[in-house]
Amino acid sequence: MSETLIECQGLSKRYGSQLALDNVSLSLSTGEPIALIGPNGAGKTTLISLICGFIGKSSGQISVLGGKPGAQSLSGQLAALPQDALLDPRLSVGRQLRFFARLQGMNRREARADVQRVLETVDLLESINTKPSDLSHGMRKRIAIAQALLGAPRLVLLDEPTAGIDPPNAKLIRDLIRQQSRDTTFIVSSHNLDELERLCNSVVYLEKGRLISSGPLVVEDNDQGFITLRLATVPEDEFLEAAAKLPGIRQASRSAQGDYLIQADDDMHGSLVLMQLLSDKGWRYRQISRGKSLEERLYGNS
Ligand SMILES: Nc1ncnc2c1ncn2[C@@H]1O[C@H](COP(=O)(O)OP(=O)(O)OP(=O)(O)O)[C@@H](O)[C@H]1O
Repeated sequence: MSETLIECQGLSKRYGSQLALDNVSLSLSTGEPIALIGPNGAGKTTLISLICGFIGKSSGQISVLGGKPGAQSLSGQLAALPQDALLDPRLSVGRQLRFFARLQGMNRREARADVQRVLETVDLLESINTKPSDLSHGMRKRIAIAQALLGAPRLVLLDEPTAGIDPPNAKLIRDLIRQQSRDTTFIVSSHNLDELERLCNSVVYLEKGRLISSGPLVVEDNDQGFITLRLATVPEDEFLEAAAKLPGIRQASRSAQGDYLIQADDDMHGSLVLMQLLSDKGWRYRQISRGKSLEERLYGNS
């Protein structure tokens, strides 16, 4: 059963004259991963730091799992992977993780077992005696995620978990988040909207410190009738002309993100006639989905 994870009322944070979070009120529940998005400087890292209790608020209210951020009662329940997680390059992975496990109050035996568990989870048990300086960037990131999973926290905040990571490692990290989501709620901040759309069920969108929207990431009512299509190399003009002539298709246009956005009387019927057109013409598609993409909803102008 889901329960309240984070509750903010009129939350603001100022750094000197800079208002980094401006009167944010939101309520998030435990469950599927939550996407935290917004342009550079929107206040994402500030919100994460406030949730973790790394910094104090300027005004308003915030509670995390029913407690005050940073409270002793939250110890072991919440973990964060900062944007630039740092591991000591000179100490072996196992030693560092055992140290963090001991800090959480585990005894030697528990720490050893838990380090083994989290390293198995991120598929890097073979690196237990390796120094971080001998690991790749992607592997170090996975070790940092292993660190965040120590003690099985109920909430894990991941700031840009796949930034600068190659596609196979990024996929491993996404799979890991999915697998762990049964027991842990993840809040994932990223600039990769495609990735967040595949991973998360709800989204918190900040802009210039203000909360613009917060809610489920499902097809919204005003998205009905829209189809998003990603094609392989197909002549753009020819496709747009042919699509606009199809029965039940009202409009076809190229979105700012390079996909096609098609408006149909009915999205099920519209998808079928589009698939038929692609098949008749021998045009290949990469992806077809109902509704607008997250990117189009946030930044598109249709
Ligand atoms: N320690 C600080 N001192 C002064 N200003 C800060 C500090 N940290 C953040 N800011 C400012 O607060 C605002 C929000 O920054 P924050 O790092 O929370 O944004 P962000 O959404 O995480 O951005 P990015 O996507 O670039 O990581 C920005 O204008 C930033 O310059």
